[in-house]
Amino acid sequence: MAQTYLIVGAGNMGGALLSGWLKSSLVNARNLAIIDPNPGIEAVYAIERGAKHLADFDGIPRNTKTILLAVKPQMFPQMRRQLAEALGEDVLIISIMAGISTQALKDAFPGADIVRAMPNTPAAIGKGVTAFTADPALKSEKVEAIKTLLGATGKVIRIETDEQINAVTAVSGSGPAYIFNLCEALAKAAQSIGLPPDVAAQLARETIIGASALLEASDQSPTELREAVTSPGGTTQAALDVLMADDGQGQLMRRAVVAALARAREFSE
Ligand SMILES: NC(=O)c1ccc[n+]([C@@H]2O[C@H](COP(=O)([O-])OP(=O)(O)OC[C@H]3O[C@@H](n4cnc5c(N)ncnc54)[C@H](O)[C@@H]3O)[C@@H](O)[C@H]2O)c1
Ligand code: PRO
Repeated sequence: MAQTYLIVGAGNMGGALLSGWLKSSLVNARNLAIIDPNPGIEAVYAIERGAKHLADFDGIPRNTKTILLAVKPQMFPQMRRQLAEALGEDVLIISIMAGISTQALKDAFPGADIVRAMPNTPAAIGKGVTAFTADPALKSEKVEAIKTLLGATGKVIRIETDEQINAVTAVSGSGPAYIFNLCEALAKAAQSIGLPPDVAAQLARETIIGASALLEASDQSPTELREAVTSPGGTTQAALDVLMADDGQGQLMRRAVVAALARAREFSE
């Protein structure tokens, strides 16, 4: 009998992962159970195609072997005990909750295989990057199965330590928001030098899309691509002198990731 996959919290990220699993046929909707009082659109689609929508942990099928924890980290303390009691033996817990440490997961689910993973929202279109950490003693077949599940939404990177997952969260987990904010900032700056709002928004958006596509398609490094835009003594150089100054974008980005890392650590306390 095929195992049941359980998703606890099927909002933006849980939904993106479940959509990747269904699209890549790794999981059949009929082998999926979802616990979420207000499921997102991807989960609703799965439920319409046969996934079980459970009202509570008591309904968890006995053959549930893989559990994706994708609720907000603040919810975890209030549900961990009840969930642990409802699960069988030999389960795999994949948590994508920001800041909830591997140790906290081990304490909550003794005996389970624990994977802590950090995806990002481009997962929704198969362009995500997910870093994960797992017990070094985990058998290679299990690790491969985990990589396949996480790889349904994009690239996968295994990292060594739990603390590095907090750093990953600050870089690629939250990172899409930094890029969207860059798009907002460029559009605002464009308006401030006289462009109409709709033109400003379009130019900023297409510039980010085009530059990202070029980065993906090209063999060149970001540094080489930047240099290709920059004529010595030209307009780009004038702008980069501001952005690359000691108190420029590098410094700002460092402060941003340090703040995100600190917040992730607070969830672990
Ligand atoms: N959004 C991101 O970019 C991102 C990236 C990586 C990791 N994460 C992590 O993913 C998790 C979910 O984030 P999200 O952005 O998808 O949030 P979300 O709000 O979109 O999804 C959370 C879901 O949990 C559901 N929920 C609330 N109470 C519940 C309960 N008692 N039982 C089951 N489900 C319940 C909500 O209805 C909602 O659908 C968080 O822990 C976050 O740290 C998010
Ligand atoms: N979104 C989650 C947060 O903001 C975790 C990474 C991206 O906390």
